[in-house]
Amino acid sequence: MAHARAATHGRCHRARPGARPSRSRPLAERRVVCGHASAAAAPSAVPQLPSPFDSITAERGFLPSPDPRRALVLSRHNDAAAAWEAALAELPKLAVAVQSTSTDVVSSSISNGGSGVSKGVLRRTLEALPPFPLGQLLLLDSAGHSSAAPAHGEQQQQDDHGEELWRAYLLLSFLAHAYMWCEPGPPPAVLPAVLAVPWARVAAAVGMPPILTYATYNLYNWRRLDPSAPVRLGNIVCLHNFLGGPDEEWFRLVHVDIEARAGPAVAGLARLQQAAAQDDAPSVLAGLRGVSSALREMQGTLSRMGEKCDPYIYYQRVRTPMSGWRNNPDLPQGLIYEGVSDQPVQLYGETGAQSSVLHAFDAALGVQHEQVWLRDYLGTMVAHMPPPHRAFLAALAAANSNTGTGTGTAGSGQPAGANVRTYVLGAGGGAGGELRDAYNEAVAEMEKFRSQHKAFAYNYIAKWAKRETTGTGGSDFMPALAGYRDTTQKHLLVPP
Ligand code: HEM
Repeated sequence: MAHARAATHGRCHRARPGARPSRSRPLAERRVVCGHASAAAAPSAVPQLPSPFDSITAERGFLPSPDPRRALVLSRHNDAAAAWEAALAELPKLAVAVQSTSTDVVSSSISNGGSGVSKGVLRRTLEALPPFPLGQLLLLDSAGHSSAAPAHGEQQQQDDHGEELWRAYLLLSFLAHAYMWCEPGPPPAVLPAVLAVPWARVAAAVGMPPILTYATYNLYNWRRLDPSAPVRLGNIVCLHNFLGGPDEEWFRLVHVDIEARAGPAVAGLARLQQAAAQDDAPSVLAGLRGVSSALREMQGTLSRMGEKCDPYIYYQRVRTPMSGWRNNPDLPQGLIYEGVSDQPVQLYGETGAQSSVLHAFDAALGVQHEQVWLRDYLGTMVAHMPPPHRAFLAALAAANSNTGTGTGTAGSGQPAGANVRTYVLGAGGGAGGELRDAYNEAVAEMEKFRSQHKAFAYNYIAKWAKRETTGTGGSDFMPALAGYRDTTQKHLLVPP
């Protein structure tokens, strides 16, 4: 029975001085205390490193804390790191330059055998970058093994290191995807070692796949104009763009705002499950109403997508750099990461399906997608989420199998949670009707969000596609999105 500590009032923290691990304590023993997630519930491959995603709070939901790092600290005194940061800052300019003149394009000699793959100023600039300063970033020991942690294990330094690694992961993800998708023509079948090797190493260090993810595209890619004001549209801008312009910027910021608005409900999910275990009907009601209210706000923000993100611009320009190399007809075999593996690797591209919010609501409301391909796709998306978010979802799912009351994960001291849907179904008379109404309202709001979202997917993608197309996340998206919506709707409880 996996369960852990819960945040009852919004903010929750990774254990800090007083509760923090001692200097000598191995990293593998560290516990993530966010929402009610325990790192112990995370997939076994997840490294136990400090991460800016360790805290899941009412103010921010799954957004990082502190605000995303804007540049590698290493770049202040390391010329190679500074060159990589400069290339990232220059991306939109390079991407425009490459398309401005056909004489800039050399249609040969790229690593996949020169099959019409262009090599303009963008690809040439990235290939000419100095070796990425992996050694300094990962702190290789004398045997060449990465400790992926500072030599002295003070908490602050470890936190800094987690942020530095995530910044490096974002930087490499943007540059690699620009290399792949921001020149005209077909993409190369091989990603050169100068990008592939550091990307694979840094991704492994943060427990993520070497591909652009929702976490780097959205969650770790914003700053506040007024640092004292909340994370909201009007007060946030992106740190980085591929091509730039309001459409790309706004598309991403809408996601960030939605994540923040989901925060109060997300941070209350552990408490909701505990209340079900304790037969605490008023708290179950409050938790369910919190989910409805967050979903209404999320719909409000989603409805603003068209204000600055035009469907045609999105289809033509914004979506391409998010693409991956799994179920993508442009790269049917996948991609070879030169210097990492001789075999092509297949990975899905960036997509909102990698946001943990709807996964968490599904888990807490007991919404199960019975169709295997739909369930499998969302399951695959979990591996593209930051490790603490995976742990959070695993803890929610584990609580669904609990029966009765008890305590959570050994040593957590927190009460166990239980399946909210089962509780509402069994509540019978008394609070039963009110609970059922509140549950149904939450399910109905989720169905509305999925319905509204499906309409966006049609208007922004399907409507323009001349041939059958997949989402940037590689799914056969129109039937998939209809399936998620319909399954949600089927979970409405019928009055006795
Ligand atoms: C113009 C706006 C949007 C478009 C065109 C769009 C497109 C898509 C597509 C095509 C998929 C299927 C997976 C794939 O990529 O292959 C998908 C899935 C998904 N997207 Fe979006 N999306 C948009 C905005 C958003 C926003 C703002 C969110 C909020 C977080 C979001 C959350 C999701 C979720 C949760 C899924 C998984 C399906 C589900 O659970 O219902 N999307 N999206």
